[in-house]
This record gives sequence, structure tokens and C-alpha cells, in this order.
Amino acid sequence: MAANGTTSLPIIDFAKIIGPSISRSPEVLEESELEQQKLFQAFVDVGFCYLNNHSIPDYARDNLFSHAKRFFALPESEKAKVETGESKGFHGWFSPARTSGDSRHSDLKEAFDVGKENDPTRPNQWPEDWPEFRDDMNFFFEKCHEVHLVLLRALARQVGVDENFFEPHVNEKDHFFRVIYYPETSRTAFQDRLRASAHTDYGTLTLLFNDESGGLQVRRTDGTYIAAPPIPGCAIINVGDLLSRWFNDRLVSTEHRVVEPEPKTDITGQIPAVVPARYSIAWFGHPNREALVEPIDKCCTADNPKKYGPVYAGKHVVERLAYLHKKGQNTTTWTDKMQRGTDKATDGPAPQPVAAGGSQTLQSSCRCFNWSESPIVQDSSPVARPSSAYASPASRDHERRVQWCTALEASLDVGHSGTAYATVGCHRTPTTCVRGCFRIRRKSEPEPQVVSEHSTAPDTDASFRRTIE
Ligand SMILES: O=C(O)CCC(=O)C(=O)O
Ligand SMILES: [Fe+2]
Repeated sequence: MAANGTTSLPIIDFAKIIGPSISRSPEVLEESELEQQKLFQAFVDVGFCYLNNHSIPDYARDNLFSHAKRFFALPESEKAKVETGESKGFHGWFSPARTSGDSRHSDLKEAFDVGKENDPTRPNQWPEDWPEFRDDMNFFFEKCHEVHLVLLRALARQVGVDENFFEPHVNEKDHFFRVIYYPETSRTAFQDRLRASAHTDYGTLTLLFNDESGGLQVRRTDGTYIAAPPIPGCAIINVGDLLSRWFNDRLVSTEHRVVEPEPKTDITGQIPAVVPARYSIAWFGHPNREALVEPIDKCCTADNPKKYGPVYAGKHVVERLAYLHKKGQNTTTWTDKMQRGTDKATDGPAPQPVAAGGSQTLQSSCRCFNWSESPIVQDSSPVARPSSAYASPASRDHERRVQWCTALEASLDVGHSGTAYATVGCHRTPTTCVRGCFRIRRKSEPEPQVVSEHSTAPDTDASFRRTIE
């Protein structure tokens, strides 16, 4: 399935958009306004564009490509030291094994994923003794955040809302940043598999930086794909599902994929049997985990009535990441099953009942934080666990506990507001609570019930039962 067709994605000039930050002459203002309209229209028409003069230095991109080459060339045993997973906050090395949900069709790739640095709820995992890798990724991460903010402001203006509308919803920088490696592969492998199967991105805007290999394709509304080859100096920007939802689908979150690059003959005139490796850098802008994403009123009209209810960004993203990790990298199944438009639910099933007593039976859909470990989501299986598994060392102080509760709420309950609850809790005061789990209730639920034999005192600390609006 070779990539073919020429691109018709619009090229947007970022320098024009930010022109008024340098000069407020009428020409510059007008040029900026026109370019912002062009950006908006590109996202209405195809959900993708090239961004020229994006202000992120070439050296920063090149540094990341160099790190990526070195990282992915490490022995598996080294990469495995920072392997990702749900319990690792989805940060770290995404191994080829993780793409083998169905090895006949799984993607031909691996990746290295990080979020913002110093996130207590989802710490990044970095390879040892390699501070430049960390620093260069973090630098790039911040630059992308800035560019993305400018673009969001431009988009907000186009629908007549305050240009800072999105800012408070993305200021936590809960973004997802990945360098991707598509190994050298035989051409025949592409008969059954792609480098990245068709998917939409999850968040606000994605900033994509490709090497020269090619192979990215973007789906048009008529179902055909067009090639989006790299253009020197340009990033590729596309709309994610949550931004599309905010705009009530006026902006489209478009399926895309990475296929076999256009075959090139070698000096003997033959098409080589092997396709060289490909690298790319993908920065996925995400709303804050607690952001409630709901169509902007101005985008809901008689012609385009409101299509979605509110959804927590964290829920959307975490569920999709979990799905990706469980099923392998081939996300087509998700796209089929949870196509935007059918994934409208805002509330999931009621919280699972939990057995009280010396051991807690956790339903498969429940998740639990383990207080004795760093505050990251733990998968819990439907097995009885001794309550000691959740015992929190008494030495942990109140502040840490509150921080942990907030983290839990943000990345677990909000992240799984439809399906997963931290169910068991001691609702005693933080100073006397000796257990690591507690229950977060949604506003629609009754007051938390005391379910543990430890919970004889009333819950007096609001931080333990912050209501999810
Ligand atoms: O590598 C690419 O060009 C595209 C990657 C992509 O679409 C993704 O990871 O979401
Ligand atoms: Fe993508």
C-alpha cells in the first residue's frame, strides 16, 4: 500500500499569525487576521495543515532526532528499564511487544513517551545518565505548548469567543509527547501491517515533526487518503478529538496513518526490498485532566445543533491510552467502536460495591492507588487482596496525603469518571487514617459510605471527599 497522491494540505504561516506581537501596523494586523482565518478553514476542511515559520528551532528538532536514534538503538534490556505501562502513567518506552495486540496487524513501530516534567501523578521515566535527552525533550515540550496556545487563541477568535478561552483548560500542560521509531522493515511486511494504522488523535492539537521518509497519509471526507509528505521547515498540525468536540465538530479530527513510503529506485534501478527506518516527533496537546470539554455555545446553531455532552478530558485520554496499551498499537478498533459521535456518554456505570473487612474484593473496573508506591494508577484485578496491600505508612505526612488524593482524583477518578472509582476508603481524618485508599464520589452520588472497619470516625477533611463536579 504505497503512499501516493500529492498533498493538498494548506500551508499556514505562523510568522504572519504572530506578526502583531512585533508590529501593530494595519497591514500586519490584516495579514495576521487573514492567516488565522486560513488556519481555521484548514481545520474545518481537512483538520490538518502545515505550519511554516513555527518558531521552534531546527536544532531543537535535530537534537531530538539524534537522541531518538541513539535511544531506539539501545539493547532491549536497556530500554526495558524505562518501559511504559498504565501503572507508569503511560510514560516511557513503548516496546514493539506492546504493539502486538494482534501481531498480524499491529503497527510496525516503537516509541518513547513523556509528559510534563515533575508531574507527581505521572512521573517521566528517563534513561540513566542522559540529561541532554531529558533537557532537550523538555525544551521542545515547552516550545510546542507555546505554539499550540497561539493557535488555540486564533481558533477561539474565529468563533467569536474570548481569545483566552482555552488557556485555563490547557494551562496544566497535561500533554503527551512522543518520539517514534519505525524500524527498517521489509517491503512485504506492509502487505498486512502499517507503520501507524488509521487513527484520530485524542486531544487539542498535535504538532508533528517528521523526518524525510514520508508515508503519512490523511483521510479526506470522501474516504480517500492524501499523502502529507514532510515540507522542510514546516511542522504538521492536526486537530484532535477533544478540540473537535469543543467546536461541536466544526473543526474535524481527521483519521491519518503512516503507510509504506513511495518506493524509490536505487542506483541499479531496482526498488530495494527493505524500507529504511523512519523517525518522527509527535507532541499531542491535551486539555487539563480535569477540564470538562463541552461544545462551545457559539458553535451550536440551528444548522449544527449541539452534538455532545460534557466529558472529562482525563477520562477520554486515559481510556484511549489504556485501550491502546491493552489492544496493541492498532487503534482502528477503537476508532470503529468509539467513533466520535457515539462516544457521548458523560457518566458511566454506578460505582462498584466493595466488600468491607480484612480483605477487599475489587471489581475489575476499579482501580486503586497503592499508597506505598509513587502515586500512579495501579491496575487492579478482580481478586481479593489483603487490606495490608493498601495500608499507608503512618509516617507519610498530611501534605503528602492531600497531594496524593488530589493526584488520585485528577488522574484516576477524573481519568475514569465513567468506569473506574477508587472504591474503598477510610474516611477518617487524614492524621488518623492509616489506609491508602479512599473513595471519591461524584456530585450525583450520595455521601461516601463508610465501608471499612477503620472508618469509624466521620470524614472531616474536605480534601478526602472533594466533589467531582
Ligand atoms: O509518525 C507520524 O508521522 C504520525 C504519527 C501519528 O499520527 C501519531 O503517533 O499519532
Ligand atoms: Fe496521530
